Amino acid sequence: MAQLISNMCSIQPVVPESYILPPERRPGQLVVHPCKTIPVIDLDGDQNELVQEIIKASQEYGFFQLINHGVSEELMKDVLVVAKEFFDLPAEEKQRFFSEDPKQTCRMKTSIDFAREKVHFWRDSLRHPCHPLEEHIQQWPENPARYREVFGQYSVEVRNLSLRILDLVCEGLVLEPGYFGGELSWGQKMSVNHYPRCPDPTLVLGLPKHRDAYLITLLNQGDVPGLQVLKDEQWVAVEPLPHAFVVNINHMLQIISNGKLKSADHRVVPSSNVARTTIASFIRPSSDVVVQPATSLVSESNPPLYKSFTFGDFIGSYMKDTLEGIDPLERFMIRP
Ligand SMILES: O=C(O)CCC(=O)C(=O)O
Ligand SMILES: [Fe+2]
Repeated sequence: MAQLISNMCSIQPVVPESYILPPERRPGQLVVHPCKTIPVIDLDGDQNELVQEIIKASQEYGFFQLINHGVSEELMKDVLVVAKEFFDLPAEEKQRFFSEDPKQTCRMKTSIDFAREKVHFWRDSLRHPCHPLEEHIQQWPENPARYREVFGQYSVEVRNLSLRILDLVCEGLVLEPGYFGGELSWGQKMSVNHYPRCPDPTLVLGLPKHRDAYLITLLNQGDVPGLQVLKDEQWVAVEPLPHAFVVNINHMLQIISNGKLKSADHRVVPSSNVARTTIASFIRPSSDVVVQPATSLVSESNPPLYKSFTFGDFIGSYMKDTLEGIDPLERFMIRP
């Protein structure tokens, strides 16, 4: 069985061989500066500007930070405290969530695809669906005792906020109101990520370069840096801002917008002196829904860049392609 990196590294003072990336994929000694230009959008700011600010950020960066978003500072902190308490539990307690059983939807995982990948990544994660809450909450951890209560409230608030942002995106793309409702935003998934302290962060990655598969991600990254975004072929750091969500455009939003909005490559570099815990919430389509460029956004002069396909088809090849360094959108592109 895969051993959790969070338990292993307390007894392992050096990076195990199976986590060391080949030299060309290592972060190395590269100094990555915080990016001062990733837009910071105030959801409570001038409402006339808001839609255009979100569209511009989604076109130019595929990433932005959101402040004054209505989720309380207390809840954002609390959910990270509970997440840390979970990862601090003894290995046996966490390992109950290791499972290949499809009926068990709340699962622990170490790295990405431990059994198949060539090199492992410096991350443990607990992943579970969250919407509708009553269908999933019974599978979530009972230890820490506040897990279900705090993550339950957080999931609902973050889903509502995500849908609000999608409505603003819908308005900005001039799509029919409610375009992203229904099957396109059918589900919500949470990935509770833990990147333990690493004896040598120049050799490993917490997460390799990837783009998120779904519609939109809202990340609560706490106050420990580590997230980097590829902008104009340079890695730039996404600075932790107090009480902000990091929002990023996913593959499906890039396709529906016919390439107008961009999903951006990102990765995570662990730290040598502090563990990093983050919580990513993804809004996802149902497996059967057909995804394609919105018909109102394509024309003779602006032909569709992507085929139409079911989300289930996409997600089936996404992980394999990402791990092999192939762009997962490639097989769904229409070549002129
Ligand atoms: O932990 C982070 O900073 C990013 C996590 C992430 O990119 C993901 O879960 O897809
Ligand atoms: Fe991601």
